[in-house]
Amino acid sequence: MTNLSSSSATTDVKVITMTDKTSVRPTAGLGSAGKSPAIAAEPVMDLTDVSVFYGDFEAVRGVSLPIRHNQITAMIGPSGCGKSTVLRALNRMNDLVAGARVAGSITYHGQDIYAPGVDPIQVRRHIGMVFQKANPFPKSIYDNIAYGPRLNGIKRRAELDVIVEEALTGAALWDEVKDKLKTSGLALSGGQQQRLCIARAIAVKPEVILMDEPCSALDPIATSKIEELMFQLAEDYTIVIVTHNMQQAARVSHYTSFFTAEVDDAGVRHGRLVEFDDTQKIFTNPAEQRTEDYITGRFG
Ligand SMILES: Nc1ncnc2c1ncn2[C@@H]1O[C@H](COP(=O)(O)OP(=O)(O)OP(=O)(O)O)[C@@H](O)[C@H]1O
Repeated sequence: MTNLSSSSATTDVKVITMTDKTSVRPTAGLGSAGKSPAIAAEPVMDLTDVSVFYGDFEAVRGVSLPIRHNQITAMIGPSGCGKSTVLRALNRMNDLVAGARVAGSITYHGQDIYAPGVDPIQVRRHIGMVFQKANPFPKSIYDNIAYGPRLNGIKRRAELDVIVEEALTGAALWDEVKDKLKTSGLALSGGQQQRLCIARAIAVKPEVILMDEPCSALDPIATSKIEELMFQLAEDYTIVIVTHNMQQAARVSHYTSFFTAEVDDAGVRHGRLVEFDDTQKIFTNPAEQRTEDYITGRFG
C-alpha cells in the first residue's frame, strides 16, 4: 500500500504494490495517429464525482475519470472550463489557494488523497508537477535537480551525481548540459529550462507527472522535443497533460478528457467533463455532439 501519511518520509518514495507487471505499456506516438491498448491499463488514480470550489464558487462539478498506468491522459476544452483546476486537485496543489476545496473522491492506488492524515507533501512526491512557464530555481543546473533529493535526505555526493545524471538523461537534456552543470538553470533556453523542470520533477521519482500546458511558452522545435520526451517518459511514468492545443492532445495522448463550461439556472458557469475516452475515439468518433463541435472548431 502506498503510504501518503507524513510518517512515511523516507528516501524511498515509490512504495507501490499495484499490479505494474500486468499493466499494458503504451507504444510511443499513439493518440489519433495510433492505437490505444487493447486492454485498458490499470488506473493509478480515480476521480469519482469530483467538484472543486473556490470559496462558494463551484468551478468544476461532478468529474469522474480514471488516470491509467503509464498512459498519457490529456485534458482539453475551452478556456475557463476547469482543466487546470482539476489537474491541480490531483496533487493537492489547490491546497495552496485560500478557500479552495475539493468534494468527491480522488484516490491514488485506492487511497483517498484528501483523507485525514494524508500529508500533501507526500502526495506531491508521488504525483509531481510541471508548470506552464518553466520555473527553474535561481541555482545551478546540478542544484536544481539535486534540490528535491536533498530535501528527501540524500546527502552523499556520489549518490546525488547519479540521480542528477539519470534525471537529466531522462529529460533528454544530459548531452546538452553535462559540461556545464554549475551554470545557472536560468541561463538555459526556454525549451531547455522546461526540460530542466521535467528533470527536477523526475529526480524525486514520482509515479505520476502532471503537466499544465508545458509547451505553451515554447517554439515549435522545443515543443516537438517535449512531445518526444513525453513518449519516452510514458515508458516509466503516468502523465496527465492540460493542453489548449488539440493537435498536441491528438499526437501525444492515449486518453482524452473533454471539458466544457455549463451555465446553471442561476447563470453560474461550472466546468463539466463532457466525455472521456481513447484519444483516437474522441478525435474520430466522439459520443457527444459537443465534443465533435469543439474538435472540429465549431465551438470554443
Ligand atoms: N485561484 C482561483 N480563485 C478563484 N477562482 C479561480 C481560481 N483559479 C481558477 N478559478 C476559476 O475557476 C474556473 C476554472 O479555471 P481554470 O483555470 O481551472 O480553467 P482552465 O480550463 O484551466 O482555463 P484556461 O484554459 O484558460 O487555463 C474559472 O472560472 C476561473 O476563473
